[in-house]
Amino acid sequence: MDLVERISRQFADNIELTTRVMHELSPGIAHAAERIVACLMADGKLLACGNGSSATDAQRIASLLLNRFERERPGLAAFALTSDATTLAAIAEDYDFDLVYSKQVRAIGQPADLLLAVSASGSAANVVEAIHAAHERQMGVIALSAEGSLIGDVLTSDDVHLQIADDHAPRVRELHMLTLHALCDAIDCMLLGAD
Ligand SMILES: O=C(CO)[C@@H](O)[C@H](O)[C@H](O)[C@H](O)COP(=O)(O)O
Repeated sequence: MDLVERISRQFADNIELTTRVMHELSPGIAHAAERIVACLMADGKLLACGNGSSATDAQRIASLLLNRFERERPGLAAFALTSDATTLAAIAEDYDFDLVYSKQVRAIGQPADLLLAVSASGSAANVVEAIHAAHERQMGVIALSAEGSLIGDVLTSDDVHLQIADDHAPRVRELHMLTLHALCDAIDCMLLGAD
């Protein structure tokens, strides 16, 4: 296979996975959007976390909600727990890297809030700890994960699990980004009406 064929296969794999998961994922994304809008309308906030590319996802949805997605609207209360290097380094140094998100959730999480937990492997220890902390604070959780995810084991029936039925990390990450964009579009549709 030459390089162009190899690259084309990546696009084809993405199309195959997107087509395969869109019907099973869309109702869960709609439910997650309803939960986020209900949270925001009740003066709650969305706290988002993840590592590496999943930290980028957490920061991206926080930014799209707090600033804007495609349409003008007031900023929404969303915050990424991944952005404060001083706090992350202090918690990792003084305690453990597994606690970098859970310590923040315990400090600022309220029962009206939601945690958005992102992990392409579905097994990030600090994300699992953040989910435990959110439950302690009586917060709901929306989790983005993948096939074989350990995160599913720590979620409750009140949480929303958006699990990509695949374990190839690059494709899972692409589907996570699409899921977040679909979430933002659904949230804006609920707040502003269909455009
Ligand atoms: O993006 C890549 C590799 O493609 C890495 O930076 C990756 O994001 C890191 O290994 C993360 O720690 C993965 O975390 P997770 O999403 O699997 O929980």
